[in-house]
Amino acid sequence: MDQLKIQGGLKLKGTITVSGAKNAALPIMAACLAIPGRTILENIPKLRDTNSMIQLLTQLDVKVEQASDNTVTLEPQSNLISHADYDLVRTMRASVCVLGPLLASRGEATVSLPGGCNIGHRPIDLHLKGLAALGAEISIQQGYVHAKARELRGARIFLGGPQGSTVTGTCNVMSAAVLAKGETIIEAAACEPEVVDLGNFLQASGAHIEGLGTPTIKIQGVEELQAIKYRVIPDRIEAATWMMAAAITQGDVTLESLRIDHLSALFDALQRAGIVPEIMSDSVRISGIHQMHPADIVALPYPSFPTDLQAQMTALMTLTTGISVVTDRVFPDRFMHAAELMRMGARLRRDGCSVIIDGVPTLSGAHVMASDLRASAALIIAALAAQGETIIRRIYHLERGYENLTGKLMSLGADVERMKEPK
Ligand SMILES: CC(=O)N[C@H]1[C@@H](OP(=O)(O)OP(=O)(O)OC[C@H]2O[C@@H](n3ccc(=O)[nH]c3=O)[C@H](O)[C@@H]2O)O[C@H](CO)[C@@H](O)[C@@H]1O
Ligand SMILES: C=C(OP(=O)(O)O)C(=O)O
Repeated sequence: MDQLKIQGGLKLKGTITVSGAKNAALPIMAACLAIPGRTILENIPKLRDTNSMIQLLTQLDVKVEQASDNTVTLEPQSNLISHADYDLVRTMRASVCVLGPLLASRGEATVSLPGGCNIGHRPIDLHLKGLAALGAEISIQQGYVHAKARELRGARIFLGGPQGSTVTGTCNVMSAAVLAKGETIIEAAACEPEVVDLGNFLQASGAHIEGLGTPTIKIQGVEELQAIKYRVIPDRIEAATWMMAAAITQGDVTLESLRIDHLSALFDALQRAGIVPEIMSDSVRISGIHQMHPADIVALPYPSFPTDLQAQMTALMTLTTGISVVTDRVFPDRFMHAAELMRMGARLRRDGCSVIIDGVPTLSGAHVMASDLRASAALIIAALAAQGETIIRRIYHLERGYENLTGKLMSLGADVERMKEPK
């Protein structure tokens, strides 16, 4: 296993091109299971998760070609295999997104219950409820979901759960409903840009979908989808992580190729913390930060502040002058980063689904452990600003979601070295 050594205290400076969105790329790649012919996807980030999805689709008899320029071509070879094995599915949450497309195209699916980041309770009851409403017979045996349907029929489906809607659940139900007979209405649908991107992709492939980006999605089923060329949206979470790294180091960083309209809640949060981004049509510059203010932030479903930025925001707030409260209402237990930040001198106290942060003037380098993707990103942000050296272990988590992380850090002038963990 590899670890990162970061010497903190340098101001990040330079320009970064934001990569394609992991959480849009993965369900779009999965949807290709139900699209005959060669689909060409552009802007697919080179990540551990997209690589796992390629392996999973290959196992499901999809021919995959990967070009060096982030283009991936996907072409199902037959409709005979519908078994998604534990060994691959356990490595990431989005592998559950093969369930809907498999069911729609092959009439059956056997998919291991998914893994993903260790960020709290992550059931898939809403996915299964939605697919059952479309006519699938579903059972869970020995850790696998078995789903079968001779024909999927449109239905009215309410996808709201105790914490709001479900992102991958909406993807699964939408990917199946586009090929169901008749009309499907998904209520309490997730509005995240990644769900909209999947919907836009399906629509460009011949699906009939209305209401994307709203809680009510209306779908008229079609007989077949057609292979197309499609470009995945930029990763708003990666973009925001770099903005926070720039701010905490009082650096001067410009981010290019991003969607400003996906980042409103982040800009609002940054402004409340005294960070005023210079916003252009498809780029953002963070510079001239001298003092950050405490702020109270609540992670909620889109368009509110995203849970996937909660850990990074917590890291940022550790160096303000006062008390901040960061709350996560999507994953109320997503606070594995708190104890590690405390090793670096942060003053934090967990209180239910919140963490109370008493800002300190400096953080100090320490040995810390990455526990999940965004918690690891939070540790990087803290390490960049800390005095002295930080060693972050288990960085494979970061490779799930940040393309060329070490290269991008170095290009901004960070003092970072990747090395083997000692035995
Ligand atoms: C691959 C991918 O896109 N991952 C994202 C996706 O995860 P994922 O799709 O797993 O997250 P969900 O939107 O499904 O989960 C939101 C909330 O609903 C609950 N829930 C979910 C499904 C279900 O069947 N029953 C249920 O109760 C969950 O426990 C959680 O509290 O959205 C999350 C919330 O924006 C992000 O943090 C993840 O990065
Ligand atoms: C939690 C995340 O990913 P996953 O849902 O794949 O675990 C994430 O991208 O922050």
